Amino acid sequence: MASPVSFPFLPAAALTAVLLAGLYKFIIYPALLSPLAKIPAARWHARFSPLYSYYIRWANIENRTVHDLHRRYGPVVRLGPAELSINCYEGGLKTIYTGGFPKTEWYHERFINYETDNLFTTADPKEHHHLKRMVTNVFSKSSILSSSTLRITTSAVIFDRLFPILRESSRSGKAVNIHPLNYAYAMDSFTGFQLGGKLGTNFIQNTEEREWYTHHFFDGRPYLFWDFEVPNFTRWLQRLGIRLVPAWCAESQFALEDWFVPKCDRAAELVASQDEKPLQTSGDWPTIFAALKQKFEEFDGKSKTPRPTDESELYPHRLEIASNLFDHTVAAIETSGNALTYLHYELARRPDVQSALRGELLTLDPDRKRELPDSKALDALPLLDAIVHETLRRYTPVGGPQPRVTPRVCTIAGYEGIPPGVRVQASSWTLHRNPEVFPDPGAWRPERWIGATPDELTEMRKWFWAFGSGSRMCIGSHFAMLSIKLVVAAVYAQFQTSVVDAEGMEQTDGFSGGPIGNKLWLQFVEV
Ligand code: HEM
Repeated sequence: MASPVSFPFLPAAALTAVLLAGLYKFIIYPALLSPLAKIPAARWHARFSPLYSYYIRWANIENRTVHDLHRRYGPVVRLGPAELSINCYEGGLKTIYTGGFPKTEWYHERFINYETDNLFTTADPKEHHHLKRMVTNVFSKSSILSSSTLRITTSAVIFDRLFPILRESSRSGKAVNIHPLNYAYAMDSFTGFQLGGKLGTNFIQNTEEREWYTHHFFDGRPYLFWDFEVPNFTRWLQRLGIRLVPAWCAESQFALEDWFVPKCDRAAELVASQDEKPLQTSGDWPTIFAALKQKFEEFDGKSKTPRPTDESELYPHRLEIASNLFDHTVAAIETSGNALTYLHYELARRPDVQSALRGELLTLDPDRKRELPDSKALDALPLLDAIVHETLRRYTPVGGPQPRVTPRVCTIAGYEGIPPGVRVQASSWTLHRNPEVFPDPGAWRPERWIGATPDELTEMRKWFWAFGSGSRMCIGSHFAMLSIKLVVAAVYAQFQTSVVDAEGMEQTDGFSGGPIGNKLWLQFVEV
């Protein structure tokens, strides 16, 4: 019988081959041979390890750090083995965002509601296009500027709810913490338009509900990194019994979802039971809800495949509508709220700009005590427009990176052969601090938008990125601009402001950012 042949060296050879392959794939290729290897790296180890980019996100220093990196290394920086940050228009913003590169999974992880995707979270370009077509019209500039519901509800929010508080400050000489009121205004004015005056929130007067909401909305922020940047790792640890994120974070999200969906259900009843005209006249027409519901119905009507009926649904697409509408409120409250706080902060320190603005507002000549100016005329005021633009530039509410993924081999900022699957991102935090476009970028100077030459203005508009750009640009930008302008016009036509306590106005890092002190105390004096 032949004795079995043994190859004692085989396991060692296999192990060596695996190690060499691993060395090549995970170190040599990404660090030296990949098309990304020529791009300046944030740290030497960022060429083959994602730990550096995780670290700056975990430590909440990403916006500032990436800004410093661009100042040091130029328009493109490698943050990880397959991750680039860009800070240029040609080959950067234009290629990635105007070019429609898809969003990363991060949006789905962080902004999904009711376990149902919405306009913000949908990555698939076709699905996104379909959803966007449903709301483009209702959020267009002409619809926003001519909406009677918007005027009626915003007018009630400003004159009936906010003004009594400001008048009391003027009468008593007591300061007002305007920051939570700005969140409240942003929410009330948006939900008034979205769901109509009757169903919209009243956070300005109902402090208990407002505080309940902000507690559930903000208190989980310190844990965002684990759930949304490293979700698989976090879930894996949880299966082993190690919880990095307390259970109440998920419960807060569910509580907010449960709070919101009955509002949609009531809007559905209203739309089904009453004519549009009288509700439009009273300001109670749920404008966004009705538009989205109607579009879903129209598309269902045209679809060749009948939609499966779900008995548990009170009306078709209930959770898709709720997911989108709830996401709109999330998008509205913090962004516009923070922008308003910084705008008040700067105006309160600049009496000269305040009086110039008041002079401009008086040219509109409405009955300033009870009536909002005409939206189109207001929108055309140059100083007011400059003040809002400069605030959104200097204190960009969404300053964090907007990650996308390369869909094919492409050229980024002059670097050719960038393969598909690379995370590429830009951030308004850095774009808005380009000194060649915005000289002395740290200064709040509305004049820069008025005194600029046409060429300078074109360049500034190219780099102004508060609402993003391309097909995933903010759908609510026209609403946000008008809503901010309406309240600023009403307030500064009637009140003078000065700072009482502005400690901690520095902006927090992260995707969206407000004052670290979470407050701004102002004195209001009626003029
Ligand atoms: C000053 C106020 C606002 C600012 C600065 C702002 C900023 C932005 C930015 C930068 C994006 C792009 C984000 C990304 O791609 O990562 C965005 C998207 C979006 N915003 Fe806003 N936003 C504001 C107000 C609003 C309002 C009032 C709404 C209400 C409808 C809204 C709804 C959305 C939606 C749905 C998207 C996703 C669009 C898409 O992916 O197609 N935003 N916003």
